[in-house]
Amino acid sequence: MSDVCILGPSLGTSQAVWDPQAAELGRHFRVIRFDLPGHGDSEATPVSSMAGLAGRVLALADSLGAERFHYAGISLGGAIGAWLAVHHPDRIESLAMLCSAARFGEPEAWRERAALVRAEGTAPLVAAALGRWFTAEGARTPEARRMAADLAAADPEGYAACCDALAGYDLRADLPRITAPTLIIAGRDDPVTPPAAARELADGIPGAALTEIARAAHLANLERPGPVLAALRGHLPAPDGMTVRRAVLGDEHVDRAIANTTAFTADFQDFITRYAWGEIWTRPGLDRRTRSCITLTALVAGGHLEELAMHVRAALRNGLTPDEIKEVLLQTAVYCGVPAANAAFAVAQRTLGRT
Ligand SMILES: O=C(O)CC1=CCC(=O)O1
Repeated sequence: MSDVCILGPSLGTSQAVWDPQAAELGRHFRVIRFDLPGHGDSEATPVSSMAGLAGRVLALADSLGAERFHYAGISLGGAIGAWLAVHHPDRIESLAMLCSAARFGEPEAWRERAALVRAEGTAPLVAAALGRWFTAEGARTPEARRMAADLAAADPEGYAACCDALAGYDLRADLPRITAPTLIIAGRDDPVTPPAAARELADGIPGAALTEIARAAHLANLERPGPVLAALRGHLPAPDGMTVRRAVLGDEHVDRAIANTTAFTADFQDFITRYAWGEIWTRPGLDRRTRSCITLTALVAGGHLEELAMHVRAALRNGLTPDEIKEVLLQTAVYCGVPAANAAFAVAQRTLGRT
């Protein structure tokens, strides 16, 4: 089973804040997102301490059977992760804190915000929040409109309780206790948790890495999805070749290949696992469906019919339908020649007939 990676949102947003990264991370991890109490789809039961918010994450991990998990969180979501890394180091495999801090300004400001929201709801916060969350350019995007809608829809008591949790949060003295491999990401134009707050985290957490994202405010992962995803990918463990080989070719095939390995072929088996599967099939730049289309075409071009049968099965596993495989082979008839495609159709037909 894949490693679990839990993604925590920021105050006033919902789990949709992770939309730009979740699917890509989901290719290698079992990605689980959650909503803060009273936000998004979550029940409105208010939780007013960081320990309480962190307890919900642990309960979620328990429900998934995840003894240990990777955790990445934005702002308040990041603070929940840091709190867990301090108080439950045995549960946190790795930690990423995006646009977050060891302390979020003066507690009094959070108590005032909580009181305002309890009296008038979250609507009065929306305009100012967009100015903190996005650069002027970013505030005009559909993502900004989506986040504004999430904030306006948040339950006032749930939101206010999160403000109380922020008022009581100060992890500065505890940062050296964090042992999980940690990545800190800062938006260079973030007025809420500016790069200085990120440096305080990175200086305090042993071995932490720090990445600053240019042209991004507080919701840096929405404004600059690519650089944030790249930073997260560099931080999270890459899947090893054997894991990908098994995912694409299936356990039965790989177990047979391993069982048939001899002293003569062992180095070659090791080479393809590390090189083809560990170096190329794991690359993020193309999805596995596309890689299957390319591989089928290359095998037809080279006349590698035995390998083609294996990759027809792999293509199905990677999500291609028989009709799509047919389309790939039709296209090879144009570029590789009709006789090559003819032989490939015969192999594919036999293979598909057996699956
Ligand atoms: O509310 C804001 O604008 C920024 C913020 C602080 C903590 C959090 O999660 O978001």
